[in-house]
Amino acid sequence: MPDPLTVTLTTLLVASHNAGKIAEMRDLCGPLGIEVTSAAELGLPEPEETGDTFEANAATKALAAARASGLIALSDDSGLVVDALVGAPGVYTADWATLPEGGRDFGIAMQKVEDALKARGALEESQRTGRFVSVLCLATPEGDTSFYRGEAEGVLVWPPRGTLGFGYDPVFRPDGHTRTFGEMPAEEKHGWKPGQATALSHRARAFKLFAEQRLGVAAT
Ligand SMILES: O=P(O)(O)OP(=O)(O)OP(=O)(O)OC[C@H]1O[C@@H](n2cnc3c(O)ncnc32)[C@H](O)[C@@H]1O
Ligand SMILES: [Mg+2]
Repeated sequence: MPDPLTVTLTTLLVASHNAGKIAEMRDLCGPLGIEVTSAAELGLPEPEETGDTFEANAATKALAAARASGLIALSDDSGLVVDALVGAPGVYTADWATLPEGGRDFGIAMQKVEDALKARGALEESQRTGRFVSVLCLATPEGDTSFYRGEAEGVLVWPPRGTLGFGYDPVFRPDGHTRTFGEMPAEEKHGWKPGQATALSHRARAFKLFAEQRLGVAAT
């Protein structure tokens, strides 16, 4: 009998309006033979993210998309957690980029993080540690939810380096690497496929857990 927790998916609805995230999910789903569509592509509304945890906001987004579409949906709530800033910007990472007139500017957002670090005198690498966090939530239209969390440890660098990736990638250098996420090709930042024992990015690590715990992919 198949594991009752295992779902078979040919198409996955990614409950996101962020083109960078959706592209990464599409890359992660490709080797599993799963097609990706997204809340953005289906024109689903963007729910308000009022929670104070990644899990709460991930649940809000996945449940809204699953209920609106009648499909199983996978959301990602993510952010940058900086130790010297006592966890900020955290769940408010997207808000730090939001402009008063609407839209987002990540150049300004990265500068705000840098200004906050400088204001606390955090100039040495050892004072500039943090992590990217990604919490994925799988939700059914009936309201069932399950969560998968991935984290990538690193340091905040200045000035920003690289034009690849999205969001705060140019200021985040993962531990054990000399380049920032913004300088890494897609495959290196978030690549993962079944049988691969490790993944680098927070999203790829969370996706690995999701694939192994819910899609019946053998754990490595
Ligand atoms: O809510 P959805 O529609 O999925 O898209 P969003 O961009 O609003 O996503 P979040 O609410 O989860 O906010 C996450 C923030 O963290 C940033 N972020 C998350 N993952 C990142 C990554 O891999 N690289 C760079 N920035 C990232 C991202 O740019 C957002 O500003
Ligand atoms: Mg959001």
